[in-house]
Amino acid sequence: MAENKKETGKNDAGKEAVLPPKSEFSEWFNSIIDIGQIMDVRYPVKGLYVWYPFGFGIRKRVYNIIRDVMDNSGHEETLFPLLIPETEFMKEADHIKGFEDEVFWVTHGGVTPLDVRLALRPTSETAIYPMYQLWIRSHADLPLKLYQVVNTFRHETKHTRPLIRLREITSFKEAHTVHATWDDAKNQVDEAVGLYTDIYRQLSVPVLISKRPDWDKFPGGDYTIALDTIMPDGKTLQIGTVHHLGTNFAKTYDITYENAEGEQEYANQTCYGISERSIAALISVHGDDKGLVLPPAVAPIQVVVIPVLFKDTTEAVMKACNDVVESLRKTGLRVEMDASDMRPGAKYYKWELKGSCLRIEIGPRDLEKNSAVLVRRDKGEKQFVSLDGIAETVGAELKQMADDLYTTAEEKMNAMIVPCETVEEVVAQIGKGVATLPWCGCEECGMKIEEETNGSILGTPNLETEIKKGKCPGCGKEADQTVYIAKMY
Ligand SMILES: Nc1ncnc2c1ncn2[C@@H]1O[C@H](COS(=O)(=O)NC(=O)[C@@H](N)CS)[C@@H](O)[C@H]1O
Ligand SMILES: [Zn+2]
Repeated sequence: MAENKKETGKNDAGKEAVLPPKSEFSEWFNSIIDIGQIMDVRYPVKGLYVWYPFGFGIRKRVYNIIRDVMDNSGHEETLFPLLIPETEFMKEADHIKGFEDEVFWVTHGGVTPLDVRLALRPTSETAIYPMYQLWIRSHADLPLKLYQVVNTFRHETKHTRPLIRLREITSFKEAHTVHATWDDAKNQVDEAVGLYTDIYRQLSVPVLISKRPDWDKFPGGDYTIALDTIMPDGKTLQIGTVHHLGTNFAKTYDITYENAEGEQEYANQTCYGISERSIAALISVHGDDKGLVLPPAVAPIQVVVIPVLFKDTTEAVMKACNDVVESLRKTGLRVEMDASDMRPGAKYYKWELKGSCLRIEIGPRDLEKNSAVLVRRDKGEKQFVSLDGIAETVGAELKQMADDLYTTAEEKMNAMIVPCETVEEVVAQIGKGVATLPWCGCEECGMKIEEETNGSILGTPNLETEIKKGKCPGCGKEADQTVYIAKMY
């Protein structure tokens, strides 16, 4: 059924809700999704939501960045069918176990029952790999690096939320690559982690990279590297995953190639995915009490020009404002002018809520000095700039804003990662951020630590960070690994 009122951002009286403070993050997020015109949560199927055009404008630019990074790193975009026959879906045992509770099935064509049930893809390994089996013959066909941006369907039983946990994942970018050797696939995993880090740097979103523990890797995979970010409420959000599949799927789907010596070998594969959680992350990490704060690269409105009008100077001010709008648009910027008769304060509130990056105010006094007032959405302070060369000034300001958004978010994230030595210290830390803890690396201790801290092990740092010397809290042995623990979405 339609989400309850709280999720629609409307209060009980159904009146336009005012945005809660960001410190009440869960309510803030639900409200910004609605009054920030991102998604409409009232669609009458649980876990399915509708993109408002404004939110879709953000999605479009985020996925332009994702496609640009993928296309410029040897991948080709393609498109596979949505429906997967049960016969193919059920082939890879671990994969099935991991997804059997989440798959939506199509059982009828009209009133006619289908002789083979069709799965709505939860992810596309079982749609793609039977075709890879037909396409790949020789080592000369490798590496094969394809991706698609599609909707996928997972009957999530945990709490569904727009952008964070959907039953129809509307913006699922999945890459599926094929290589000759295990090491070639490992190199691809490392490259993919770098690509995802680049994508998130362009969204000014800092990421924590870790190798998921074996019990939390991708069903049917060898190992998983995950990118998480820390949300304002201290919980982590998994915003990208890269899986080394080894030859597991190649053996199941008989994907073999003739090597240079003329022998048949099983291929090694990887797959890696990003979803609209990328948008949940950028909205959550950068937003504030006044609403959206959007990185200029993805903001539907980068600059709003506001004329300060008095009767006798309206014409001159309007002309100056139009000239500024023109000169900015000529450089490709997305600019709006707000000459409405709303009070200035109401205008500021409206455009700040929508996350427009810069506000330019021009009034008669500014005109006398051939200047304008420029206010950056993330900083909020007034700058007086010359009208001469204003397009260059604005361009430089937006670039600086993207860098500052990243630096600020990275500092905030790093401050939320606290080294701990005991379970008690971890319990005090998680829920406010991420704890690191010495760990012997064995699953039994890992499960025990999760249980005693009521947290989740994100995994071990992917980079060779220094190992926190100390004893594993599970068994007391000298630890040779460090583990990240947090509450996860
Ligand atoms: N229900 C969901 N709603 C929104 N995003 C999701 C959901 N489930 C997973 N994701 C996102 O999709 C990413 C990839 O999903 S996954 O299961 O980890 N990996 C795969 O499906 C692999 N086939 C790589 S494409 C996850 O890292 C997570 O960020
Ligand atoms: Zn141990």
